[in-house]
Amino acid sequence: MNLYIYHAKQCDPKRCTALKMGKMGYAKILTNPRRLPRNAILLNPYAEKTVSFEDRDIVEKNGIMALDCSWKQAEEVFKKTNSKTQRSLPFLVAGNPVNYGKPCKLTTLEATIATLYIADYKEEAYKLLNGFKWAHTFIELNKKLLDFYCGKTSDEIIEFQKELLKDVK
Ligand SMILES: C[S@@+](CC[C@H](N)C(=O)[O-])C[C@H]1O[C@@H](n2cnc3c(N)ncnc32)[C@H](O)[C@@H]1O
Repeated sequence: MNLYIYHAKQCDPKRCTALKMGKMGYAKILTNPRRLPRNAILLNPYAEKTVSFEDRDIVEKNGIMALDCSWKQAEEVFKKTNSKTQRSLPFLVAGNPVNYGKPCKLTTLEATIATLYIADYKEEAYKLLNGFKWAHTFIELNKKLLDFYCGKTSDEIIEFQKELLKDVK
């Protein structure tokens, strides 16, 4: 599976999950914005369409790309992206020590794990847990949701999310 991460160098390198994914050989770290793979699925928290099982073939053929930047600058950074296929992740909560329990604010590692799981590449998703002490917490916290999303279409996931969040203001 091809995993790419554009690294915007806006983070604390000691805590950055992307750099560690690169070091562990899980993902290719890219720093030149002109050389990004345009056909990979770009994980964009602001994209309208969510990741779903329908993305399974694209994930296998073209891979997944995350954009590792600071959350403070993320909205601006994503406005400049022009990848063909951009996807947000459905409602999930972070299991990482920095944003533990916060909805949707996932690390690059968590976002990649979730995408693989939802597209039913569970074995590949579990392999990424190795080397990250806290990462199993992400799957444990979200297991029911991840199992529900896996196999659903993007429209089905959006409908479910609307129901889930309708009483939240
Ligand atoms: C903003 S960076 C923060 C990275 C963090 N410093 C780390 O060490 O992992 C996280 C990236 O993961 C992906 N991501 C995180 N949450 C997401 C979501 N809810 N939907 C889609 N992509 C998401 C995006 O590519 C996002 O830019």
